[in-house]
Amino acid sequence: MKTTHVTENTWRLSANVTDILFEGMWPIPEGVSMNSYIVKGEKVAIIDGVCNWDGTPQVLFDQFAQMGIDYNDIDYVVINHMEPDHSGWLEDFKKIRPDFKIVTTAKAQALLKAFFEIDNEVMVVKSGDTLDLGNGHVLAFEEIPNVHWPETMATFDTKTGTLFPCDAFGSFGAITDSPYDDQLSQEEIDFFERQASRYYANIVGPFSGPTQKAIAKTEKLPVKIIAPGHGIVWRSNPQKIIDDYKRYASYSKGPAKEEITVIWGSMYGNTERGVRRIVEAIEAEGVTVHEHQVPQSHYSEILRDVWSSSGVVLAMPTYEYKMFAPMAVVLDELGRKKALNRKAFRFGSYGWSGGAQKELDEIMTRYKMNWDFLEPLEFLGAPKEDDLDLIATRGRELVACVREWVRQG
Ligand SMILES: Cc1cc2nc3c(=O)[nH]c(=O)nc-3n(C[C@H](O)[C@H](O)[C@H](O)COP(=O)(O)O)c2cc1C
Repeated sequence: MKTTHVTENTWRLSANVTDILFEGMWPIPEGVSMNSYIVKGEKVAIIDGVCNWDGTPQVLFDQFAQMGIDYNDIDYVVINHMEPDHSGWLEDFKKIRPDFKIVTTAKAQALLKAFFEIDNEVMVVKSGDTLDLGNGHVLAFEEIPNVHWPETMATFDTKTGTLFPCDAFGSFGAITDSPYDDQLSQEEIDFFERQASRYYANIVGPFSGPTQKAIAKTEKLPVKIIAPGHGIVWRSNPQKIIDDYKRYASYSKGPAKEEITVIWGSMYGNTERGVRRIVEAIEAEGVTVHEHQVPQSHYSEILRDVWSSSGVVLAMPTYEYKMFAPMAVVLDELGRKKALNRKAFRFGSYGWSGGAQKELDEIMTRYKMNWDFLEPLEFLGAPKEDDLDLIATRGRELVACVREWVRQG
């Protein structure tokens, strides 16, 4: 990739990865970028970096060379976040520049030793501290704990108004050599919005409270540019990604959008017949449905859609005295990721004892999910016409609940 100019004395360097599961579990068919930034005053700082997989640090080092930067020209390595997708390159960097000086939080200092055996000189910073690079570039630091690890901070260049928030305001999606919102078409911006919404639900969602605090801190700063650790740089309209993140964070408590996600699994088609009726009924009310069959849909996509939907339909039969197992896997993930406070309805078929509903209640309790369910419907064997009519009726009731909730805000 090419090094690109962000703003006065500031450059973006990046590496894309495409053929991995992010965090070892999230598919990224459209890839993800890891962004690093160089700010040059009289002194030179590099802010954030890349992972250490598959020779990726070399991609970064090649970009130093493009800029005519020698390793020894770097005065400060600013580490906003210690997760190895941003800090992994330090292992390689240490081999070529052993004495580099680090600027980071006290918590990150401990992690540096634990992850990479790095105990270089560290300038430990906390909220309100600054570092003067010269030529007016004063970096101000703000701790934003738990966005997304406890040690995380954001860096702000007071001269250019550029915020380097690392994981906050990030997105999935590989980037090109034109990674700025002012260079992208509306279609490309929409692409990154979809990527950001899945990134948020998969990675940041459980930390929505800390994210809201970080957004509040951001809004006190005269931010002109947002330069995150993943995804595009927001140079012409940083407010767009701030507003998107505000919405995503608010979805944690709900309401989210006036949309309904239908998650279903069925072995022999009995439950599925109800799915067809409820999807039809909801769509007839003019509400967007996101339909996911389990285990075919990955929980990454299900999580994205549940995160942005105010309503959820769960349809699954009983299987060995519990619920259809792939549904339990998905619900467990939704609980772990704190997809809380939804309007919901569940139905499904059973053969003799039932048991799916009991396990659903257990999962809801375990994760304190606080989903507000309409009366569930269980039917023996194949659904009768009355069952299907009732399922459609519940679909319309769910639409009414969702609409009322969204209207009240
Ligand atoms: C492997 C297996 C295990 C099942 N275990 C139970 C059970 O423990 N209790 C029960 O009431 N029904 C059980 N059933 C019956 C199903 O719930 C029933 O066949 C239902 O109609 C399946 O719905 P579907 O057609 O949507 O897959 C089981 C079915 C299968 C195939």
